[in-house]
Order: sequence, then structure tokens, then C-alpha cells
Amino acid sequence: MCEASVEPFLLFEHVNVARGSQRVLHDINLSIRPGENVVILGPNGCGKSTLIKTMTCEIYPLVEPGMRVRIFGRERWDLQELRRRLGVVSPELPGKPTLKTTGLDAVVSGFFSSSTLWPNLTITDEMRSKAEDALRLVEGDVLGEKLVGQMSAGQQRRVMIARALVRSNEMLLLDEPSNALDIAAQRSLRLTLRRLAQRGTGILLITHHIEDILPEIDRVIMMRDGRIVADGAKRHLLTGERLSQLFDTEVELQERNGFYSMA
Ligand SMILES: Nc1ncnc2c1ncn2[C@@H]1O[C@H](COP(=O)(O)OP(=O)(O)OP(=O)(O)O)[C@@H](O)[C@H]1O
Repeated sequence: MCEASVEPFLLFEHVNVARGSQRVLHDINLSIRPGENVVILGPNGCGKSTLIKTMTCEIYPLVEPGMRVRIFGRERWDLQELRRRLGVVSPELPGKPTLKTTGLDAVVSGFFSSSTLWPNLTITDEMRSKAEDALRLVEGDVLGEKLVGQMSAGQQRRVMIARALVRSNEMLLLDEPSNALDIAAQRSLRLTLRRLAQRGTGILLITHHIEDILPEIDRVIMMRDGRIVADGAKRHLLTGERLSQLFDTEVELQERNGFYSMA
């Protein structure tokens, strides 16, 4: 199959989004292929999280002439169905009840997009077995029995990735995944994400940590003031000069074994 015939995972045309009375995304045009690995970079408040929330239909664009949103080739989605195809890992837990849930049950709760396994839910053996597989995939087997509220931030993040993967392993959307993780937990999270990318899961990453940009990520989208100001190959865009302009501060970059860091 030639590349041009592959239906994009996401297609945004002339997307504008308001939050409150303020327009925060302006004329976003974006196409992302399934399995593509992309990082979105930009200063605080530039609209990165709003963009992700628009992709997951938590926020809707303004209905205006020329606006078009297609996700997995469709314009209309039942939210539950969309969340079954799209793995979303946000910085927060899905809700307080998650804290009293075991790691395995938290992953199973992903099938229902719920914060815990409420008594009315019907859980099948297949769901449990898929949840165990997902936990294994993030090397979180030992977390199955542990209460989420008693896990470290890094362990919770692993469980949340498994929870996102249990529904789908097509595309994983991660908003600041390494926040609040210590150096070892950040490293192990990156290894987990690299493994997933190498297996064909598309990674769409928002981060403030340059070190989070995996070697497998080859596309960089830069945002500023609610607009996409650059979108292209990592080798062209991930430079100190570009980042200095984007963040309005002097940035020097160094690259080692496919990873970048501030010099
Ligand atoms: N719940 C909200 N209600 C109203 N405005 C909001 C809300 N959340 C965000 N905004 C505004 O939308 C704009 C974009 O915010 P968003 O959180 O998408 O940026 P961001 O790039 O993800 O920021 P950060 O890097 O700090 O997480 C900002 O001007 C922000 O003040």
C-alpha cells in the first residue's frame, strides 16, 4: 500500500478552539499518520494540552466554515468508542477512587474509561488477561496487587500507560509523562515508550523535557500562542537556534545516541 493511501489517524483543518471566552487555538492544520511518532513542543500556555483534548474530543472546536476534524477517518465519534481506540495518558489519575484500586483493577478499568471497577461492571476473564499483558508490557507485573494510592509517581505512570494500552495500542497520547518522576523512573519510562514505539504503537508526546524526545520520534511540532509555528523533521527542527526562538531563551542542545539534552 502506498503511503498516500493510508488514512491519517488524525486530520485537522482550520481548527479553532475557545476556552471560556478566549480563543486559544488558531487555525490548526494537522495530519498525523497511524504509527507516527511525534513530539509537540512549546512554552507554557501555548495550547498543547488543549490540542490533545481536542484530539480526544474532550473539547470541541468552534464550528466555522472550512473546519474539519477526522479521527481514524471518521468525523463523528461516540466518546467511549474513541477512547477504546486511543490511549490517553494524562498527568492526573482518572479520579480519586483509582487510589483505592489495585494496579490490575486500574488497568481493567481502562476498558470502561472508569476511575475504578464499580460493582455494576461486568469484567471478563479476557479483560483480566489483556490487562495482565498490558502490565507486563510496561514491566509493571509486580504492581498488579498493589493499591494505586500506595505506588510511587513512576509506578502510577506505568499503570496508567498499561491502562491506556489495554484498549488500544494504535496511538498513545502522552501529556507530560515524565513530570514528577525521578531520574531512574524517567529513564525507565523512556525505555518503556521506546519499546512500544518499536512495536508499532504511535507515540504522540507533549513534553517540556528535551530528554524525553525518544530517538524513535522523527517529527516535531512547535506551538506558540495557540498556533503551529513549525512542523517538520526532527533533524531540521530540533536545534538550539529553533528552541531559543520558541522559548525566548538561549538554548544549547547536544545529541548523544539519538537523545537530546541541554548543553
Ligand atoms: N479550563 C480552562 N478554562 C479557560 N481557559 C483555559 C483552561 N485551560 C487552559 N486555558 C487557557 O488555554 C490556553 C492554552 O492552555 P493549555 O493548557 O492548552 O496550554 P499548554 O501549552 O498545555 O500549557 P502548559 O505547558 O503550561 O501545560 C491558555 O491561555 C490557558 O490559560
